[in-house]
Amino acid sequence: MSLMKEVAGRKAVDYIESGMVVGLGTGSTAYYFIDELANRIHAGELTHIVGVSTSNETTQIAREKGIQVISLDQVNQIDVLVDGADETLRTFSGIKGGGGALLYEKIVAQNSRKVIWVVGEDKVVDELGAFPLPVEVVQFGSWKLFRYFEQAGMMPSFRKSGVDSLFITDAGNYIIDLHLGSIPQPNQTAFELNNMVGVVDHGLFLNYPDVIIVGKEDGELEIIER
Ligand SMILES: O=C(CO)[C@H](O)[C@H](O)COP(=O)(O)O
Repeated sequence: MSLMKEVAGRKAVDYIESGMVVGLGTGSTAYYFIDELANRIHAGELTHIVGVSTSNETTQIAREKGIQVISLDQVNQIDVLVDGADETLRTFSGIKGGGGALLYEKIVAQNSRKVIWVVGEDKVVDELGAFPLPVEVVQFGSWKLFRYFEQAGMMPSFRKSGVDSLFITDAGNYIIDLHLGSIPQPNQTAFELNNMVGVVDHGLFLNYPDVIIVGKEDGELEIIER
């Protein structure tokens, strides 16, 4: 359990109003948001809440807690999405996908009126890239992409699930993590990855959140808003 994740995740429920369509993020910080959302629904403080999930794991957690979850295609728009991040700049860009849900997370974010990231203070950085950049790739030809990344000095590794098997995303793809160390030009890196055949998407979320809720080790909060 991490207090900084918990205070950030629970605080985000203050942005939710009755009747909203709520995007449910993935990961341990988003978990606290989902837990608090369920608490307020059961206490009758929030009514007519519908959730749209960013992963199969989150769908299961939310439903177990009694939150109604429907598919993205059943809603016009999501009012507020609350999600975690692996690294974030104070300038509203970051890396996501440590939990392997980056593709659905990005699709849900693009369909959300307001995006809130909930993070512990250790996730706030001055430069992106210390956290390995996840790249979601189709299975066919993925070793060719791996070799390309290797030759380009991008230090790739296939995401594993257990000892022997490769991690497979909810969309049925592989993830190649790029151990770049630093990403001095995130826009350029994103542009190059976006243009590679076989790459489905990547974990660079540039200019995404409207609000970043940062939980501190001592339980205090910092809220960074545009
Ligand atoms: O992008 C994600 C999953 O794909 C998560 O939001 C990210 O990995 C942060 O997770 P946590 O809150 O557990 O640290």
